[in-house]
Amino acid sequence: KPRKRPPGPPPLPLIGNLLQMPKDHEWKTFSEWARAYGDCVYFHVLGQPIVVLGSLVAAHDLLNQKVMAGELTGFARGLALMPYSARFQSLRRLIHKELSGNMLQKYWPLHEDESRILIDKILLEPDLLLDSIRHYAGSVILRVTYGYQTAPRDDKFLLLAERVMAAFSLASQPGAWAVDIIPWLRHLPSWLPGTKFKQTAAIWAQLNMDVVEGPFNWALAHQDSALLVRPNFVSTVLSQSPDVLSEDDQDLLLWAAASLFGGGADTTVAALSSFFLAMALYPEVQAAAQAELDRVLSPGQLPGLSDRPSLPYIECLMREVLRWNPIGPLGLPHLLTQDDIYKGYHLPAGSIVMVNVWSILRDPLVFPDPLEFRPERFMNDKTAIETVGCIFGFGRRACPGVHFSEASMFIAIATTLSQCKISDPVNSRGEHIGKDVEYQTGTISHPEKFRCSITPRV
Ligand code: HEM
Repeated sequence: KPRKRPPGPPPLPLIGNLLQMPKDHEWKTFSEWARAYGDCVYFHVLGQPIVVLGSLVAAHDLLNQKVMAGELTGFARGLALMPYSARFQSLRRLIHKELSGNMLQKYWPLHEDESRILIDKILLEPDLLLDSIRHYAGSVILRVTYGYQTAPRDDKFLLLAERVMAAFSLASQPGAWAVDIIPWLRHLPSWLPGTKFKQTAAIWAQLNMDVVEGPFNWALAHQDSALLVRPNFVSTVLSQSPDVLSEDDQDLLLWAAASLFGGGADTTVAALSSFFLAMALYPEVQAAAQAELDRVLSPGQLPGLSDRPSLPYIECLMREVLRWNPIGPLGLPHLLTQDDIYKGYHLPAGSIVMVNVWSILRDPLVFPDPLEFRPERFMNDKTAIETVGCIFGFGRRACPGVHFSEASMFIAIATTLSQCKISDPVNSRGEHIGKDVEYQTGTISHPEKFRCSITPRV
């Protein structure tokens, strides 16, 4: 019997759907295709099968492994883009042990401390908001991972990490598939269109080892000093391991640390940028959150993570930040390792599988008026709460940093709202931003550049 593929846009001979592939914000085109063809859309680009899942149920059912950006950029030794294997399991175990359950609490003082540094910086130089957020996200992850305290400005490891993250975001875009699928594209001259990805890969390869080894070597060099008494991932693993780590173990630890670093920095920046923009656009939400803080905290008191259970509105607000602008609109691509049948359709092994998280989080049946920023929608709504969890991925590959990351975002949001008033958002041309907010394309989607007024609360 011929095998039936899921429905999708009609392909041309040989090149398949190459010409229909969107150049940017591909989640919007994929949503249109889902409307036309259903929640499991199939197409191919030059023979590479691609499946986009448009519903939570389909996503839970099908996901297995991810690939691609790893192969292209040399990121494959880090966890996020590594195929499932024994090494993957060891890495994941190392990270999970440190970032889950009771272990998380030991980082609370660090989160609180860094969020206070964040608001001091923001209030001092509100025009440098984005820089301060980047500094916050990078500092938290460098401290947690390596015990490294960043310099207030132009920190060498932060600068390096930012360049790598920018290269990664570009290199893992769908356009980059072209290079994976047609390897000879790598040899084209750089002035030809489509080859920027080749360059991105080259930039990444150059930066790769610096960013992976730089902070790690720093941590190793300081392991006998006070560093070991401060909580951080590298020192915990070192203190539990035999005196001398084998080369393999050391490599594992190095990449576990680098994976945390990679996973944690840019995602937090995108989420917190969305938070500031939302607060500037929705003063009534900001006021409601501040009223809750004022009720729970004594005058002059800064919030701590132990206050989290008493601040349900802020909790909903944080979830709404993750929903309103899904910072990973298509999650990370996965690879189907064996043939599968779904709803009677055949999905061939080797298919790239993506989930349209963006459209799931705008489903009006779960989130009425999805374009509006409305934290109340999460109040006592189990379905909404479960659905927004898809922003952290699925199954055995789901984000191991989820609880850590929520603590970091929560305290940054609560501390900011307790101290600052945020208003008057303008774009990079100085024009007032309405509610039709624009977002950048890429694996991690940031709001377009904006500024806003940030003043101390009186
Ligand atoms: C708002 C913040 C964050 C979001 C939305 C997010 C989302 C994600 C997503 C969608 C994945 C891929 C899951 C999949 O393939 O299905 C992932 C993987 C990962 N994340 Fe996060 N993440 C965030 C913060 C963090 C933080 C703070 C850390 C580290 C402390 C982290 C560490 C990782 C790692 C190591 C992986 C790779 C896991 C694997 O492939 O097994 N993430 N994250």
